[in-house]
Amino acid sequence: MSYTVPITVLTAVVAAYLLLSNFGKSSKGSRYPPGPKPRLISGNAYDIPTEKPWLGFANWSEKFGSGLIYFTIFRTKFMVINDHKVAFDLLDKRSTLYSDRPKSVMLDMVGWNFNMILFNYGERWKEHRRVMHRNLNNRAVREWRQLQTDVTNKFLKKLVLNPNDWLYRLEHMAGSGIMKFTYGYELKEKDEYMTKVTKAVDALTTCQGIGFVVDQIPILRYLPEWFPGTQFHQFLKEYRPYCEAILEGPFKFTKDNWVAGRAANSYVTRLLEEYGGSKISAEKEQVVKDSSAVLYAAGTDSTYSILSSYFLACTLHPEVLQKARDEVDRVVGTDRLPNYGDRESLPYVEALVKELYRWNPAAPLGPSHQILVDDEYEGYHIPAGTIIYPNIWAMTHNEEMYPDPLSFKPERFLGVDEATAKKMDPKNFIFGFGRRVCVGQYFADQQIWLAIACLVVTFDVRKSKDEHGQEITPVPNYPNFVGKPDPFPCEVTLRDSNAAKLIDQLTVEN
Ligand code: HEM
Repeated sequence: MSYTVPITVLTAVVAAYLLLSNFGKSSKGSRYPPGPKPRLISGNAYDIPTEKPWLGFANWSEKFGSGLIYFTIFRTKFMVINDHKVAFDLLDKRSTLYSDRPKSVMLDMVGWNFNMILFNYGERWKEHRRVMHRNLNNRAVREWRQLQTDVTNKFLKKLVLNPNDWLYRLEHMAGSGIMKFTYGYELKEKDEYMTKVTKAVDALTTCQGIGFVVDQIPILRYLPEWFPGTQFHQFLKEYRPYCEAILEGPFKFTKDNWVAGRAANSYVTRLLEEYGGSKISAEKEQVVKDSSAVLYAAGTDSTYSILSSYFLACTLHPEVLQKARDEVDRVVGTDRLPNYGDRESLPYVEALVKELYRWNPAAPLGPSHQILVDDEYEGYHIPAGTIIYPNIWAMTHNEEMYPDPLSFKPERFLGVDEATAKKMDPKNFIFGFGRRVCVGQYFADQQIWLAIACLVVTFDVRKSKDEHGQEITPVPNYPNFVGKPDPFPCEVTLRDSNAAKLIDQLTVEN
């Protein structure tokens, strides 16, 4: 069903609200960053690129000659940051000012209010962030290497059975690692939890995307269901159960097992114990439950977005797969699969992973930040409350840093001095900025590297052929806010009998 509000009702309500709320107060001569000229009431609502907005926003930088673009939608102020230096100057160096998130009444009402990604910058967010960081920081994730190796081994074994199912297998592997880490829960085939998260995430993207009028005028939440323009009630009824289910279900599973003394070591059991075991307070238990429920949704799609780009890159650039394979064969040999201890000895595989991060970043238009107080930057006034989108895609396609940015070239990261390599590393941008930088980045990077290093030496990926025997060259298309490519044809097969043997010898728990 459509949840858009009848346009006449919406326009009348919004216009009245804007007029009554002193729309367009003078900024007393302040100079905002450049951007498209706003209309009187709607601001730039009709100028916003609707498809792949990161591309349109990047073009605005050329048009207006600035890495920082300012615009409004009705009375809400926005900025897009297309330039990495501006992103570091503001979101990193001034991160105490720029680490808030915009509030959404709808997201709270639909049940996403446990999700720290959406929390305001304050004590509750800090506590959630602290507990996540303790278990997911650069050093802590080393402890989960065996878990990620098991998940990768299982993935390879399943892929042998049905190589054409590679997309689902990637999703299942990414999700399995996070569920085992978070809850000690073994994700089943087509586990209903996966569907529930998909629905809950649909709710999240819908709320952030179409912008329900109740977010502009929160008091409308009290209108009865029969009132025109209140389809949001229907939306809430449809989606709230999914958000509740992903919060409650797996936590109950782990807690019950923990109470019975048979829970596997996990993020949840560690926190329950840290917080006093059976004497844990209700408040602390809520922190454990809420913070754990975020991880699968935050980490699965983004991880397998990068992994699915690997299959696309191999289909389009067989020479890249060959070079990576030659390197692993030479360094590791053909008697075993690569492991984490090999990472530093495999510079081409490292460059391949970096290029995947850069080519199609998993979050092309990073989640928005919000500034808490007025600020000045290079002569521009940035008003308190401005919602800021880091355009990660624009940063990883900066022509100066990455010449010919649309091409897939792992070589761009090789043969450069240490300082340049550090500056160019796409991990500087693709995981976001400042205090809100991705808390799962090391876990994700560890999983992605191992999966790719193993895939390189075990499976061929090549173009499919049509009914006339002609190769089909897929055209990359990444339409969504989490950058998974549109489905594309390719042929995935086991490399050879040695690869079959190596995979067969791998051990998996069950
Ligand atoms: C390739 C994989 C991933 C990418 C590209 C990615 C990217 C991002 C980005 C861009 C942000 C927003 C940062 C900002 O606001 O500036 C973010 C936040 C976050 N990510 Fe990731 N992420 C990935 C994997 C993961 C994984 C595996 C987990 C959990 C296990 C995770 C958990 C989170 C959380 C909890 C936040 C919210 C941080 C906060 O608001 O304080 N992410 N991620």
